[in-house]
Amino acid sequence: MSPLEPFGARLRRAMDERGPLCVGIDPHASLLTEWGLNDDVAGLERFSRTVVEAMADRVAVLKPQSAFFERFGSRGVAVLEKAVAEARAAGALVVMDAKRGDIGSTMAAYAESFLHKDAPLFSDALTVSPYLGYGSLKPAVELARESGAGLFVLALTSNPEGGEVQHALRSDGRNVGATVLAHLAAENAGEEPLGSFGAVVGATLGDLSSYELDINGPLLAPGIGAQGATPADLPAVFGAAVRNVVPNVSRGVLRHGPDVVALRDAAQRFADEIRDALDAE
Ligand SMILES: O=C(O)c1cc(=O)[nH]c(=O)n1[C@@H]1O[C@H](COP(=O)(O)O)[C@@H](O)[C@H]1O
Repeated sequence: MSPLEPFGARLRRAMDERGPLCVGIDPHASLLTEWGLNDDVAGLERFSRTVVEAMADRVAVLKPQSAFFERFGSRGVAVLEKAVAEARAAGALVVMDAKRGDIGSTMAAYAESFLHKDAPLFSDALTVSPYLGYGSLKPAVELARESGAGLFVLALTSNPEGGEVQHALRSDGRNVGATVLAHLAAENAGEEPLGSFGAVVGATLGDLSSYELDINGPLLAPGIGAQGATPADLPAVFGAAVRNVVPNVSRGVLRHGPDVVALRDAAQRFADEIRDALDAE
């Protein structure tokens, strides 16, 4: 297996060339209906093909949400495989949003499923949950390093319920989310131009200046659009780390489909707003 260039380096280049926007491929049943499609495998396929066609040659990252494909069983997963391959072939990096997390021995199998170069669902990076203990992710970290892939580890999620776990204080006085960030900073130490082990940090969370967000890795920031955050919020939320933020928008773009031009225009508006917000820094 010949490894790819490390994910962090590939992502930095893609962000420099295309801007940092990540568009989600989230085929909600309600969006299929809004697009005039049936809530079935044919509708799913049409939806994901359209998003890939509209976006993969221009955005840095596409993030398919696996659940919306798994809903249709093996035929849905086949559609997901195709979307991943086509998006990567057209030049986008693919972050598989499957939020996997399990005891280490099982985590190794999840890692094989998404991070082994020969796996049908191989993706440039995978979202994972550290809430079985950060160390349980070790097999995924190791295989990602071997393959030139990356991880996005849930640290401070965009949903209001996340705080009950992530803000919990440990005996050393640090909270759980901050501990996840510290693990990632250690993982990325010395990597240039950017480490491959990113954190998920919601754009909805307000001022995060009490957190050490400078993990020398990417920060995937969902919550823009449908969840209420805007590109203009990014500098205030992320401070100096905003340069490493990969802002994700899913429904905020997807609701403009099925017209390819309208989807592209919507993504461009978000991309422009993100650029303006970063330039104002
Ligand atoms: O890991 C994620 O991508 C994620 C983490 C998080 O904290 N919050 C969050 O919304 N997400 C995902 O980001 C996407 C947000 O979608 P929209 O709210 O439609 O833009 C969904 O696919 C969520 O599953």
